[in-house]
Amino acid sequence: MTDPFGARLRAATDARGPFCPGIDPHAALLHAWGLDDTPDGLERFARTAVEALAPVSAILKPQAAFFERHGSRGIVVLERVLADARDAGALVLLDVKRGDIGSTAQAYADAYLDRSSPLAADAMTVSPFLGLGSVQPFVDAAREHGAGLFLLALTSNPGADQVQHARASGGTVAGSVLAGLAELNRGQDPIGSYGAVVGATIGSTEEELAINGPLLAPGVGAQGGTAADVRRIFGASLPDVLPSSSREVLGAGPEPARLRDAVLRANDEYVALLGGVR
Ligand SMILES: O=c1ccn([C@@H]2O[C@H](COP(=O)(O)O)[C@@H](O)[C@H]2O)c(=O)[nH]1
Repeated sequence: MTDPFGARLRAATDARGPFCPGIDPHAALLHAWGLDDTPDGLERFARTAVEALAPVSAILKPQAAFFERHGSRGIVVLERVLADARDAGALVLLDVKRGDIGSTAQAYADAYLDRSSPLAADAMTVSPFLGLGSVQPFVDAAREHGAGLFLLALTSNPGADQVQHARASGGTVAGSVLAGLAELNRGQDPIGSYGAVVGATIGSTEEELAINGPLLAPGVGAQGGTAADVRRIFGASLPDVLPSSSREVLGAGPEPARLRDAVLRANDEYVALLGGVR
């Protein structure tokens, strides 16, 4: 029986630090690494990134879109990323932002959370904007397979507030997502398996971020978020935050040692930040 994702994540971040490097093989990064924007280039890029980053990271976040754009051969590379990262001791959060009606959500959950699937990850990102009830198949699958979910709540993109700050039945849309997560994580120790995505670029928020679950904070680096922003936004919830950056880290490649150093530096920085909170 696999331990719940929350427990596995806490053990991994205690051992390696909270920083979550993203694997986003942009065409521009492939070129910067001297590779072609082809499935072969993608494979070389992904293998180099996983070999360098997985042994020093608690959790990696491949972005599915950059693999899908290469068609079926890109999906094969993604399957390999998932397997190799896990073999190297890292958890994998697949950033796919899925969400749909119940029967289709079930198929997505089977694809990304069922351990017998070739695309199974330890956790996945989910869009709750079809209604919180629409995520139930993901919740059930995560519970069955010891996996985790990260629901979009306060995303890092400009204009996210149009939807996420909208008010419905008293609170905001983001607030109701966060409240739903807090309910799912209630009583879980050391931390629940149901996380939220809260961008490092959001400025400030009055929403309750203490959901007893992990808080993925993308937007560090290329999108302008900094460690100081992470400290200001998350405050007392800092111990549950996974600061995440893709382009900034990958820009250190293709030298494996430089990629590794970028992650080790980021982990040192966030562990130091945590010193003031824990
Ligand atoms: O609110 C969100 C949710 C997800 N992302 C994803 O994170 C990475 C960010 O990449 P950078 O190169 O560090 O900007 C990317 O995969 C996004 O899809 C996000 O940025 N914001």
